[in-house]
Amino acid sequence: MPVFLTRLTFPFAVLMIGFASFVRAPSLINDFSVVLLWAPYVALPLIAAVALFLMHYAMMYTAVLLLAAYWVVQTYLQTAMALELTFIRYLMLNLLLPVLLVVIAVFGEKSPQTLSGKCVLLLCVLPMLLALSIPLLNEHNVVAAIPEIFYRRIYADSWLSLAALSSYVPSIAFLGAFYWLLPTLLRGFWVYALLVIFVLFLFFAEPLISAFCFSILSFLLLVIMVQELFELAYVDELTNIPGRKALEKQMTSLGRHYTLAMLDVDHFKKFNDTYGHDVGDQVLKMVARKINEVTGGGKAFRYGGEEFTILFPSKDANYALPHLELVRESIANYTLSLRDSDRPDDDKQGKQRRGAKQANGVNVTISIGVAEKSADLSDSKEVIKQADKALYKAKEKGRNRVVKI
Ligand SMILES: Nc1nc2c(ncn2[C@@H]2O[C@H](COP(=O)(O)OP(=O)(O)OP(=O)(O)O)[C@@H](O)[C@H]2O)c(=O)[nH]1
Repeated sequence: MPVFLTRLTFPFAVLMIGFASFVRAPSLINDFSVVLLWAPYVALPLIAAVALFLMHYAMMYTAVLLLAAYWVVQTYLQTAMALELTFIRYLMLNLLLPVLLVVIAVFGEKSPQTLSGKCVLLLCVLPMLLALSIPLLNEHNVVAAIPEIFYRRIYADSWLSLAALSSYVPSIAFLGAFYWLLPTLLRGFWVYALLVIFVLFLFFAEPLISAFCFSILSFLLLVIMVQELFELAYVDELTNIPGRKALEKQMTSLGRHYTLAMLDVDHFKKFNDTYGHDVGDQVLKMVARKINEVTGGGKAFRYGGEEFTILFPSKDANYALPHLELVRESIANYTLSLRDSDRPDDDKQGKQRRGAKQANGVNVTISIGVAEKSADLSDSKEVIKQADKALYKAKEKGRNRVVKI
């Protein structure tokens, strides 16, 4: 299944379970009403603070915007919608929230210390500022000047204005395309957040629906933050497989029997010197992908630089050898196609030339050293040392081979 779909599976399941319980078990929702009402006020500032600390500004702005919107909903929109000022605030939120999520998606990576970051932050609290100042605007007849089209509803039982669709539809399409281009968890969240907010305002008369929807969104954002924290700590940024810290952590929890293989790309320095660091990075990504496909229950890690590790928990070296051979072969037989190295920076010209000339291909090989944990090796550091020794032998014997110590 494509990544852009698998990444949405968990949040989709949470939303479906949430909505099913809202529709099917309203008494359950009632029992938890206090928790639901307060959860966004607790979770969203916490997420904003941790995201600021992690310099994940887009997540911080998202949490601030949701918090501001929730405050407006709880402070001003719990009275009859027929009251004009209530309706104006409701309309204002519907028009603003989709656009503001798009602003965060586009400019959200800017630090709040920069001018554009300050502007984004100001825009995130704009719903609050406008909600507070609407009585003042009303005195100056601004509210009376709102065209009649904004009062036209989607259907009789809903207060959602038809005009609000002009904000929701393009914003959802934009955020969907943004996610499809690069499916990160936060980008997926923005799409879900808009859909949930749309449903919330469509069925706004349902009791507790706003507390429920904002609690679900806060929960999802919290899960995404935890996942991103995990990736930051344990996943190697270039290759997207677990890094050395994850290996060290894993090795502390292993039993007495396991096999460890150290893998190293052959002549990688020469490769880098010939093709450049960027092509070297492409090769490391390809090697990591192939290593990650290891069979036999092996777990792949990037040890550092051009060195990788595969761990076979509870397995001896003889069991691991054929699986490692398969990895070695799959890398040796793979031709990585390169973009023309003298390709101009300009993309249009580049495309024209690519049509005229075939892309180049490169091949690399890897050497593998294998060691298994035995009674005479006291700890994991010793096993790594042994695997390193075996790797050295594999290099000495001519590379592109697996050697067991
Ligand atoms: N492109 C790229 N190069 C890296 C990265 N990390 C380490 N390297 C390069 O990997 C090369 C490692 O070279 P060496 O350790 O000398 O070994 P080698 O050339 O692979 O030779 P053998 O191991 O003896 O086959 C160095 O040129 C490093 O700059 C990285 O993240 N990206």
